[in-house]
Amino acid sequence: MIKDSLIAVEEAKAILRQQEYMRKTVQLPLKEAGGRILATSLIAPVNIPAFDQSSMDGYAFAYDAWKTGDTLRVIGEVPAGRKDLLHVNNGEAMRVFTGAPLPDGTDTVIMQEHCSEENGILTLSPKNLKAGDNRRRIGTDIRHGDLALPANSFLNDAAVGFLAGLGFCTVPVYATPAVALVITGDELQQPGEPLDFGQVYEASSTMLQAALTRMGISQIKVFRSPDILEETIQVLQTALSSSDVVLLTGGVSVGNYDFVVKAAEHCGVQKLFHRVKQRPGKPLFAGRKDDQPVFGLPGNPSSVLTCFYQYVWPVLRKFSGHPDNLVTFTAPLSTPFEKTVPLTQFLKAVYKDGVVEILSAQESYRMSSFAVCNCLVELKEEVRNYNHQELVTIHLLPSYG
Ligand SMILES: Nc1nc2c(c(=O)[nH]1)N[C@H]1C(S)=C(S)[C@@H](COP(=O)(O)OP(=O)(O)OC[C@H]3O[C@@H](n4cnc5c(N)ncnc54)[C@H](O)[C@@H]3O)O[C@H]1N2
Ligand code: MOO
Repeated sequence: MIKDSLIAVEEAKAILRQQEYMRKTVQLPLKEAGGRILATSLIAPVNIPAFDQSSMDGYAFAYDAWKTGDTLRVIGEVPAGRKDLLHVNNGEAMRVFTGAPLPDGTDTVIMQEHCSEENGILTLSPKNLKAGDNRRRIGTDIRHGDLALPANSFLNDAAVGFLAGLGFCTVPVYATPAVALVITGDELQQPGEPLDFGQVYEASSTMLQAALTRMGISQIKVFRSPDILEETIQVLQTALSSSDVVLLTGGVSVGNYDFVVKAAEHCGVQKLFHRVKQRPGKPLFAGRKDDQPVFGLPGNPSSVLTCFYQYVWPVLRKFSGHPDNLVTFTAPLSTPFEKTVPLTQFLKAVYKDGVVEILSAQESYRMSSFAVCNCLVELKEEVRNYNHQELVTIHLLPSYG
């Protein structure tokens, strides 16, 4: 019998949070950088706006030189994109369009709806017009040399637009890690092949590739190993030498054919923890070799994915510069729930209209409930009974967060 050395979920998560890893950076074309984290601060290389410009279609003139009742002589027009700076004298106006450079000698634009032009003479009927109205001044959004975005900014769609507006073509972002999957199990058959008695279709590599791809991770290698220690060691060595992060599936429990922990030890992976007080995913293994996180995900596909979301996802996000976990909050239960084990339970559930419903089919060999859930409910190790409408912690799955 082995010593029962299970650790609590929070302890396991705290150990992982303490781990620091060297993060690589990469210069990406700006159009591919959405959703990434900026690796260094960016300084504005130009003013935005780059010149005083009109924010309306109308007429530009010098406000202080004009009195109510005066007409102005229209001397020409400036569309957006005109490259020469024209001059306007007092008593004159220039037809201008949105985004056009304001001519020298003007400071105000009257909207065309509030004036009329006939034979080059402009009659103004301003509505609360003040000096400087409808003018966008140079550098009022950001000045040349100012901080455009600090390091570690999340590049949302607007940030990409902001940087494009400043003229950036490429940006430095944290690289997403290269991930190696090591799929263990003699019983596994590839989908598309006939299934013999005793075999199961290998589901976890496809599932993890989908999850990793959704995270923007594109360097994914899949290795396979039979349940033989020497081969597991060999495959793990290859996986370690060709990736930043290694995820093994299966073979992490205590059976005679579970070699993942031994193989990890043999390959110099330092154990962070093995076995967590949770269901599913109790036999979870986490370790690191130098700067490489290594996870042994318990083989049942539902355990694989639960452990991936709870433990691997935050580590991968941290690698890519993201500080966050899954979106987590509390919601009332739609029905009472009785726990059967003194473990933290992660249960497939649907959160809708402010209420969370725990689904049936929770056993870790069953994927049918996982396939239709949008969150995992986390029930506490020490609590046995949950009442109707009792608040429980829910973790929204990444696609819903
Ligand atoms: N005596 C004990 N037995 C088990 C314990 C325990 O504490 N004591 N824990 C159980 C729990 S909980 C889990 S979870 C499993 C995890 O074991 P392994 O990581 O060694 O996983 P396997 O035995 O290799 O596989 C478990 C199950 O999942 C199927 N599987 C594995 N890989 C895939 C895949 N890529 N695609 C589809 N299905 C897969 C496999 O056929 C098994 O049915 O251990 C329990 N046992
Ligand atoms: O926890 Mo295991 O992951 O029940 O099947």
